[in-house]
Amino acid sequence: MSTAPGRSQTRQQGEEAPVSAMASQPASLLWSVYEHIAMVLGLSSLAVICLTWTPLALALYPVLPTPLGRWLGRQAIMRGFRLYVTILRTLCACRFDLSEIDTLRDQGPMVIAANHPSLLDAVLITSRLPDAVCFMKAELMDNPLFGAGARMARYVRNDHLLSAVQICRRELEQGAQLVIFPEGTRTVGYPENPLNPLSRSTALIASRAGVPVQTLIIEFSSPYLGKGWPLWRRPSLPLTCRVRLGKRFDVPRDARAFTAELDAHFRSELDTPSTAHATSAAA
Ligand SMILES: CCCCCCCCCCCCCCCC(=O)OC[C@@H](O)COP(=O)(O)O
Repeated sequence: MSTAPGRSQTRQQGEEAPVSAMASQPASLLWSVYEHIAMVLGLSSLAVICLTWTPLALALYPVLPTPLGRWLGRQAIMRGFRLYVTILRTLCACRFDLSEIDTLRDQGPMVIAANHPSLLDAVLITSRLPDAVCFMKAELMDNPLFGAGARMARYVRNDHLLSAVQICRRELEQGAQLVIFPEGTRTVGYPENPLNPLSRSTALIASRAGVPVQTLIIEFSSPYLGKGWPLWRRPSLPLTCRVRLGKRFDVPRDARAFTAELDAHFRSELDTPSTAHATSAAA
């Protein structure tokens, strides 16, 4: 494997494939220019979509009755993020296999627990589910791009666990599907490290609401927008991601035992990479 001058032989954790690997992709310089353009296009289209909805959400939130506001807020996020995913697919050489998420749509209230390799995770999942409520980082709720839309959709902040458990229970009782990332933050060192330690919030919420936990296994071909990935750093394209159904656990009885089982399940699934991962290894 020949490498460009100044690039080390071994690939550091999270580092992109050496320039030479891109030689297999269409003319490498043109391709890396395209990767930059695609990145700017992708991030700016997300910003435009969120900034278009934010003033509307700010205006509607205080006036609409809660059930209508909640429904509209979640529809807007599903459709807004679906548009974003379509832009990534058509203009930014991204390949997403999200078809298995669709099978959950009419299956009623449940906790949907996924591993968290990238900032794109919640966007991909909520782009397929009409009644999804995210258990989200409080800081993100205070972010001008996301805050108004998240409040309108009655997303739940993660900074007060006791009240959050009650709010999640109420949303689940009304038929919602709660999306949660048991790692609490993006996976450090993905893909070499497949999973961070898990918090017990998933077990607490599911047991209190009396609902099952459906796991989702998310795999990316590169750690794009992963932990520590600079926002303006170009991705290695094509970017492939597959989200597949993992095990569905019954209502947790013991938070500690359940969390250990959940951890073991994610690790066994992530240690047997599916195609999405395989393609990157071959590249
Ligand atoms: C119509 C368009 C949509 C309008 C905007 C709606 C905003 C919805 C916000 C959805 C974000 C849900 C995120 C849930 C999970 C979460 O909170 O993840 C945090 C991590 O990722 C980042 O944390 P970290 O890795 O610790 O930096």
